[in-house]
Amino acid sequence: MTSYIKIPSHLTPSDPQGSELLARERSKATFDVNELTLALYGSEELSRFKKILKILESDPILDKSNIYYMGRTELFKYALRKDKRIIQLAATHKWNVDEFKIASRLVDMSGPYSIHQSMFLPTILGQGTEEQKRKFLNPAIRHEIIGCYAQTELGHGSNVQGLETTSTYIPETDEFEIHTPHLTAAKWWAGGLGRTANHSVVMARLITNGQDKGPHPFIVQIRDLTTHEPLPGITIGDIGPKFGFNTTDNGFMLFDHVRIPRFNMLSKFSKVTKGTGEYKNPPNEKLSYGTMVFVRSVIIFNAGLALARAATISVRYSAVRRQFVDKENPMILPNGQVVETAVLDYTMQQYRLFPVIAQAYAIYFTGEIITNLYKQYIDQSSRGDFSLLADLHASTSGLKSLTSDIAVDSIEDCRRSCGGHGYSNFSGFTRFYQDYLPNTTWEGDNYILTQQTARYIIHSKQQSEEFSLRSNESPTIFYMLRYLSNPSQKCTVISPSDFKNPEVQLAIYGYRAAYLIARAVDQIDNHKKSWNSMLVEINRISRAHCQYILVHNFILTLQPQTSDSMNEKRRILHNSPSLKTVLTSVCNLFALHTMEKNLSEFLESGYLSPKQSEMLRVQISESLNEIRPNAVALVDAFYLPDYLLNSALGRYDGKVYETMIEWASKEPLNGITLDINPYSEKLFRNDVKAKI
Ligand SMILES: CC/C=C\C/C=C\C/C=C\C/C=C\C/C=C\C/C=C\CCCCC(=O)SCCNC(=O)CCNC(=O)[C@H](O)C(C)(C)COP(=O)(O)OP(=O)(O)OC[C@H]1O[C@@H](n2cnc3c(N)ncnc32)[C@H](O)[C@@H]1OP(=O)(O)O
Ligand SMILES: Cc1cc2nc3c(=O)[nH]c(=O)nc-3n(C[C@H](O)[C@H](O)[C@H](O)COP(=O)(O)OP(=O)(O)OC[C@H]3O[C@@H](n4cnc5c(N)ncnc54)[C@H](O)[C@@H]3O)c2cc1C
Repeated sequence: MTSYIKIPSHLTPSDPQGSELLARERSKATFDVNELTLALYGSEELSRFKKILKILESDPILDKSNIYYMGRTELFKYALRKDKRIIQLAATHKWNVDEFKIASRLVDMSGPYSIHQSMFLPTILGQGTEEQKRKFLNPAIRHEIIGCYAQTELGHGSNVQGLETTSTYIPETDEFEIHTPHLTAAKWWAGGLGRTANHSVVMARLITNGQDKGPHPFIVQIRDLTTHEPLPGITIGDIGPKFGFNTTDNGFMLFDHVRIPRFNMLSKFSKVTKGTGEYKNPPNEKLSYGTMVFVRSVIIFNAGLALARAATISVRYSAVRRQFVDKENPMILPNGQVVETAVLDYTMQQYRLFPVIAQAYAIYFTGEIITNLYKQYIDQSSRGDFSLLADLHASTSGLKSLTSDIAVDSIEDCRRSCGGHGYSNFSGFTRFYQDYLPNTTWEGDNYILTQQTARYIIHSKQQSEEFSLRSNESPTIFYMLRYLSNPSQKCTVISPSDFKNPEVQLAIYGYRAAYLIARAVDQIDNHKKSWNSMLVEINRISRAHCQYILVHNFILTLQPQTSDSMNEKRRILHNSPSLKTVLTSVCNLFALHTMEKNLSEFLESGYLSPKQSEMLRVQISESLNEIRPNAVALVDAFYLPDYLLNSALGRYDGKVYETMIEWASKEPLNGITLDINPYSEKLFRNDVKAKI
């Protein structure tokens, strides 16, 4: 890349150098970073990750050095090139789906093919018959056809039952007719639809024999495979500039009585019979919503990695950035020189950043557990057993909502913790934050999804017989019986360190969730409160329940398990006392800081007393002290390479200032000739001049 300004090469940052400061931080760690990295990813995934990183870093098409200076059209073209390149590399190196996902994660830019991978393929895989998979999935995997997922409409997104696009069975020709009856039925937002996709999953109301069977998925070819023009009867366009996600062509689409073969209704679960139009019910009404459950589970896992990324940038930068001299405890170099204090040493900075590290670990571990639960569900459902679905839907809905909310808030907190440089694109926060933001809205708006979780829990509580039955089976609501059976219990904490006891933490979280649930049920059942009037409480219930799950899963991850049930990752963790010690501090910080942020609910239930809440704060401060020497090592352990971070502030080597000035010198604005004479007429084009 061209440098437009020559920077004098003899200048270096004042001592101590960033690399020295980070090295000093790393030497303070009480555990082996490589061991923790292995405990997070496992040796196989880590070696695949390293192998793929090497390929991507050295590929000129996937070079990221230019992207901070690009406008939308240029960025979109770059994103298309990089999507094509990943596909070519996948073919050359014979990457499997997991390796493809690693590459996409490292290249880190949504693109025109992203929804093809994340929703089009999984929908056909999950909802198509074997014959449909042969017809659509195989060419889609080979990228001979490119698809998108068109569910949301201009007038409806959250309310899937309210979708207006129709798909009417025509027995005479054995076809469906897809139609947009109103402007509000225009498909809107589908990623990849605007300029790229030639096929789409279209969610449309199935009408057969005059009966409306509600939304179902259909495969519709939308563009000509040779000319790439929209097919007759279909109007398509890009929806225009957005808050972020501008590397993807989100599109709109209108249908004017477009015919597709009956074969194109994805029919793994429900079918329409040839000629008679008879409708065969699915084994569970909501199976056509299956892709959403899958993507929500991925969003939970991704939230952990997004938090790790934000924490990596801000913790490393805070170790390098120095402001003021802390007179009571000055930073002294080996040569005796007193220098300004690293901002990471200020307790306020620690209070802002270390909980983000803790959130990253907590959500990462729950992400793994949810991914496994999803796999278990897929395995069982392939044998016709859908019993896990209700619980999976409830937990993925609430956790998707909670974890993406946490991530969005914390990414912004981390950005702000970097001061002025956090506002520069070179921080690595701008596009990362903008592109992360829609996770709180897509795949179900976060407030709407909490209603799904709360309703599942409330129903369980209302039907107490079924509740005790379910609570034995359900991995997510077993705690409630224990606390509801004895509502006058009190928290046993008598000194701050008692808060470190995992049993105490679980009891506090369990009691608070059970209390909120019981109160809401009382309002609904005995005071006849409407659902709408209870929405704020309902949101609280889902959050309380999901916070319990996060704490529970973290504690579970750290508890000894029988060696049989342990995989390689857990074995590494459990064989290393130093890893367990540091992660226990991280777990405590997560549980206690989250408690403090929601303190009023814990106090209100009467379980925790104001005196105990004072002790809680003392213990949080203690946990921050425990984490301080390990802060950099804990973010390093996530092994997020510079190629992914693309951040001047979060570089592994700490060369923050050298990178800032080098990247600034490449700003194209520095290279153009400007006429700054305010009276210059060159400013105006001739046609504009004529109007003046
Ligand atoms: C070969 C394969 C290969 C490769 C893949 C390679 C790479 C891919 C790799 C990774 C990528 C993966 C993921 C990517 C990560 C990020 C995502 C990137 C991009 C995403 C782009 C965004 C796309 C979209 O946004 S698509 C549109 C999404 N829209 C929504 O989410 C709408 C939200 N609304 C709803 O879901 C529903 O309307 C509702 C749930 C809110 C209400 O539904 P409804 O009114 O129908 O029902 P209710 O009356 O409320 O409930 C009735 C009962 O049904 C139960 N229920 C509801 N939903 C479900 C469900 N989904 N599952 C199961 N059960 C459900 C509900 O609980 C009620 O039950 P009850 O017992 O009767 O009480
Ligand atoms: C970047 C991006 C990419 C997307 N990609 C796709 C895609 O590929 N395919 C696709 O089909 N869709 C896609 N979407 C659409 C997305 O799934 C929807 O925007 C999302 O589901 C929210 O629906 P909505 O826009 O209708 O919000 P609305 O439901 O209109 O929400 C507006 C507000 O009303 C509130 N609200 C609504 N109903 C209730 C209620 N019952 N109770 C309480 N509050 C309520 C919500 O909380 C929210 O605050 C994408 C969206 C974005 C931003």
